[in-house]
Amino acid sequence: MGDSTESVLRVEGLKAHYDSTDGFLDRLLGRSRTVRAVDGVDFELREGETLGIVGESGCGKTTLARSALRLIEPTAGSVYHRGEDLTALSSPDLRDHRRDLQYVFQDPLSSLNPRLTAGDVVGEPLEVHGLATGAERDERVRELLETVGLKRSHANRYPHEFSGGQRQRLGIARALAVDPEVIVCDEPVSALDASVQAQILNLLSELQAEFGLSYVFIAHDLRVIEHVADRVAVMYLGEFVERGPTETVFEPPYHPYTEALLSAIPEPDPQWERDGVRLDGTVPSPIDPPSGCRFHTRCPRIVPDADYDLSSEVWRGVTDLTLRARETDDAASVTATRADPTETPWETFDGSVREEFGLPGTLPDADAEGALAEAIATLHDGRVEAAAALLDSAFTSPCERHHPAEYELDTGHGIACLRYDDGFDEESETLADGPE
Ligand SMILES: Nc1ncnc2c1ncn2[C@@H]1O[C@H](COP(=O)(O)OP(=O)(O)OP(=O)(O)O)[C@@H](O)[C@H]1O
Repeated sequence: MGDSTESVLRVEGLKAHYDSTDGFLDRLLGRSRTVRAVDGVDFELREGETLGIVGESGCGKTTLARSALRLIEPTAGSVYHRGEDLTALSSPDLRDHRRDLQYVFQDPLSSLNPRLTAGDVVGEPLEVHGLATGAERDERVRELLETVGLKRSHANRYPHEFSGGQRQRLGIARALAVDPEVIVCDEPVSALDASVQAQILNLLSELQAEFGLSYVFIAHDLRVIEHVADRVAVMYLGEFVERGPTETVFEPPYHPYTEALLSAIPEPDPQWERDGVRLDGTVPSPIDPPSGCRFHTRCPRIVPDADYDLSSEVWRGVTDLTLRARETDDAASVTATRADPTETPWETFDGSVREEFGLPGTLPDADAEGALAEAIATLHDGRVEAAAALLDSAFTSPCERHHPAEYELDTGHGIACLRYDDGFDEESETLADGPE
């Protein structure tokens, strides 16, 4: 894939929020709910390269891609193409840029009229952009079908007559029709079988070499991204947590989220086990994202408070207990047994809390043990709110207090995690030259 470094698309401070205020009651009560799907993202796409964007479902990949092409309106930020800020252009001026910036969907035909033939699907953009009509259009469509590995005669077929892989080829032909510079491929192979996936990825790679295309390639599957991307950005809850050349981001992984994503991949070679960490739970809601580092509610390598001598693992358990106590007003639902603590002998309850959150019978730090024991005793009394307040005041991680700025580990390899920020002083909890 390409090695030129000129940028074809540059995104700065992009935000895309949705208003999900839910109906009459929310409006009556003046409650507004903002989904912060993309919350301040920068990237640059270089000529001829593939930039992979990876992250779990719901982290904002599609919203990022669509807002970067202004298929949905960004809330803030700029997107530069050929030096012009797309977010500032009126619709007619945007049209010209749209031709250069195409989008391939997971199922590109699902949004199209099923009564259109393949020829119409591929030919439509030629007409919309005034590039060809009549016999010239038909000939160009047939050429395009051949280019993507279909037959010229397929022009007369309807989308439902094609297999999943063939439909994706059609979607690619439609995007190619207008001779674009950039194609955003949004999960283009995630609905396909492994062997068909490989064929489509090979096709995209051949087309990239032949036409000098640049790709933004979105996937939740790291194996696909590892295979296709020159550079990768790892996205979590509306933000990039790590980015850089694919080989430096994945081998070895640095950010705990990248590490956890990699660990989740089943290893085909049983001789070689990834010595990884587990990623529990799902992405929290972007309506009210966690404070500080957004990953702190799940991070296996959360930074313990420097006042205590505790490992990350123990801190993870204490934080999970804190989060559970915060989100409920029923002491019985703090443990999975759902036994009423006030009806349970103290030792049994204490044991089940520690077991559930992976905590030892006695924490190795006496002060921490004192605070934890007091909180468990308060829970045992059924006073969950008071217990949550005790846990909150005793066990707040610096990761919860500080939003990590992107720190450049190496040339072009940035990571947003306090662990890697040289400027972060754990003792005083200050950042030398970044925002708190
Ligand atoms: N139109 C909308 N209105 C309100 N919220 C939305 C809308 N579209 C997406 N969201 C929310 O925005 C967040 C990001 O969604 P998005 O589809 O961009 O993520 P994604 O990483 O592409 O996920 P997936 O792979 O599942 O498509 C999610 O919490 C989603 O529920």
